[in-house]
Amino acid sequence: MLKIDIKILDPRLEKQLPAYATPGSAGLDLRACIDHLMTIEPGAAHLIPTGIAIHLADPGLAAMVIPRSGLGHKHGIVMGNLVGLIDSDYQGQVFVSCWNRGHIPFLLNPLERIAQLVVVPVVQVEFNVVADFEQSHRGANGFGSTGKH
Ligand SMILES: O=c1ccn([C@H]2C[C@H](O)[C@@H](COP(=O)(O)OP(=O)(O)OP(=O)(O)O)O2)c(=O)[nH]1
Repeated sequence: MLKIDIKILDPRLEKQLPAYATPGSAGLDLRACIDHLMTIEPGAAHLIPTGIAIHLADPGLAAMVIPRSGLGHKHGIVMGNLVGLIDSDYQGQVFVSCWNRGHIPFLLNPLERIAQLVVVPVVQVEFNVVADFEQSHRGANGFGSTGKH
């Protein structure tokens, strides 16, 4: 198993530490490290601190901040940037852009789980500039070119 350095910046999270090591869970739950109940109005996005910092260190890794399915589906709380990308050299606090894409205000409680973080491999590539590609079956067809069925 890969070991990733993590800093707990908000002491209130010390109690939650076991949640960062749940076997079989793909995502690390990210909590809203806010001091007071806050309202996210429909259409609004707020940058929420999570109280943690990670340092992936390896350029072959990245982390993605993605919605929790229940919050996203039932309450319309997703990421304002759709997916947050954490670079391998980033060492600052992880923030979550919480966007209420729903129609009613959402009440966010301190330490509530608002998103999840997954570590993913990133293939390091070098782009080779060419005038023409070797022909492929699809060519430049896309955006529904194969029809619906
Ligand atoms: O949801 C997110 C997205 C990004 N970040 C942090 C980690 C990431 O490494 C850094 C920069 O993100 P990105 O490169 O996507 O931001 P940018 O808008 O292109 O800014 P920059 O000029 O800082 O790269 O911000 C977060 O904490 N949460």
